[in-house]
Amino acid sequence: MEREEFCWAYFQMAPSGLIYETDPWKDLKAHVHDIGKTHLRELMNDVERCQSMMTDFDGILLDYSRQCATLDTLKKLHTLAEAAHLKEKINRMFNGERINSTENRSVLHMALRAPRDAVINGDGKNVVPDVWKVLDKIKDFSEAIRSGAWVGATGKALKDVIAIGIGGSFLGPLFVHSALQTDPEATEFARGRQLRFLANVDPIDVARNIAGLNPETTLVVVVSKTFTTAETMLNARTLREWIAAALGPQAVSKHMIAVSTNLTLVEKFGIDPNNAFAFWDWVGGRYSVCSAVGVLPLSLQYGFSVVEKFLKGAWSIDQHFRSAPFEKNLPVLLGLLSVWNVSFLGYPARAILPYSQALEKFAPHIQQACLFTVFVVSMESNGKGVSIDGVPLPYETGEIDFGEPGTNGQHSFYQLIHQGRVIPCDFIGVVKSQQPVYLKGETVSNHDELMSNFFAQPDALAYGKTPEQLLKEDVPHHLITHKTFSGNRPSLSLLLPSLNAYNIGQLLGIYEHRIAVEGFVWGINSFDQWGVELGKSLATQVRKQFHASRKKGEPIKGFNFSTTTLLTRYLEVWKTSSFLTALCQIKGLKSVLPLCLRDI
Ligand SMILES: O=P(O)(O)OC[C@H]1O[C@H](O)[C@H](O)[C@@H](O)[C@@H]1O
Repeated sequence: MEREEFCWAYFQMAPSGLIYETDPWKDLKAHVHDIGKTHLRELMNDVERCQSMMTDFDGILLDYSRQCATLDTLKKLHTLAEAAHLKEKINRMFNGERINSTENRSVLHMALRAPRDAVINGDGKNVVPDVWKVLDKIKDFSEAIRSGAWVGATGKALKDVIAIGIGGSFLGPLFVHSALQTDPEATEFARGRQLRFLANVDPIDVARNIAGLNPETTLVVVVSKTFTTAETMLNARTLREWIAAALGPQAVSKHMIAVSTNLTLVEKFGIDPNNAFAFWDWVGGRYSVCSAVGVLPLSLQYGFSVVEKFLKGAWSIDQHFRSAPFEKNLPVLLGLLSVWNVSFLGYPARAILPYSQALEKFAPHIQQACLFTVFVVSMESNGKGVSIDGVPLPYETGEIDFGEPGTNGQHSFYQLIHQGRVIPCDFIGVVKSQQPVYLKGETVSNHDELMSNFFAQPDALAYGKTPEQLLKEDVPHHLITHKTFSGNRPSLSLLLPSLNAYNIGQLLGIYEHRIAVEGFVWGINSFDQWGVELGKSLATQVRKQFHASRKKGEPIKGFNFSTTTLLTRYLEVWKTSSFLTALCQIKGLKSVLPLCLRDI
């Protein structure tokens, strides 16, 4: 059944209770027409409006004056927030109620960064002491590894870490790691150490991760909330084999540790339970970077003191989100504007454009799309087709998130943003570079050069360039339409004072809560992810077929014509490559690709 038919059939049966039936929603729908009559060029001339569309928290400046919105729009959005019971929903989240109703879980990732003396209840129990028990354990353990008090099986210090995990057990820690990599304080603490991430089940990712590493000096951290994720577990078995083959099976306990909510499976895998770091089912995978998922690998690399600052930054936003009035509340404003752009103006995508190479993995974390097709924080949270009560939605939720650091993106997809489709953009800039360079004889510093673009792009999008302007510049007639920029393209700018561990934590908190705000207004459950299950179960069927065909020569059965044809081709080619592999082994290539060849 088509989605529209499904919705129609449903609404014949019962009133939906959805936000779109409320007056504030209808009011905003009607208001779209008024906004259509204005252009950002005019809106930007209204200084009072622009002043009201800026807000500051803890050194972070949010300027949303380049949204296609007036002060009236904002008022209407705040009324919508009331109709959606946004305040109550935020309170319910902080109070530890089981707002993730389809999984019967609380949503308390804020407790992961709470100070020791905070009280945050989940099921009537303060969860903060448990959080700090694990944090203290991470602190001790990471210090033991970093100081060389804990050594590997052959007595050598463990200076390299491979963190195995996927989705939420990978992208958050990767984002923070890449943001800290060039922070002067963090760099100092990371001297002589390496942190790598193994996520994809593609054996190429294994080969890349172990390249140049010695098992004797490597610690492997298996990160998996469930400890059942197929990719992670196969990669964990592969690296267990890598360690055992080099150092003997008894070395595994010295070289492998784990982060999980499922400590029974950790032990079954052969990891010493004393070397397992727990977290809890009230932490969603994509919201888990502040748990041992991120804190352990990052503390091993940068030391606990640096990671603690990151946690403090995220906590500062938690406090702000919970207590600041909505008119000055960064995540609330960002969330409401996203709802405006998606549900009313009809812009389905959002570009996240940090003008800092250190934030290169920020967009992938928020979209969680980079190498894989799972878009975790935003797209896994808000890409839903039904309300939290299971009512089919007659409106779209979630955004198609993507992004690249500026200025790189300017030389690739910005063309489409300027003259093609309208894509609301988040420009993220930093006042003070992590790595300032000012060359003698240059007009500006390298960071100023970068930031000139950060300040210019939002205006280019908002104002555009008219045919009249082009004619005045003597542009040939046949190029006028090509060189015209319609403008009126919304963006917002977030300016951070610097990019240290604390600010990185703040940035994370802002985006995490913004996504929750959107979900709360749309009336969906942003904390479950049933949509990832179907593909996984179909892959199980394919895996079984591979086993049956390869080991027992069984024919392909149970698939449609298309998949059968593809599988047939794949299995035929595989037979040939097995032969080539054998040839390589004879010729001594085994030493180059030891794992891949053994596995084949
Ligand atoms: O941490 P794990 O249990 O291994 O799960 C890893 C990932 O698996 C799935 O793809 C989920 O949709 C993600 O939210 C999760 O982060």
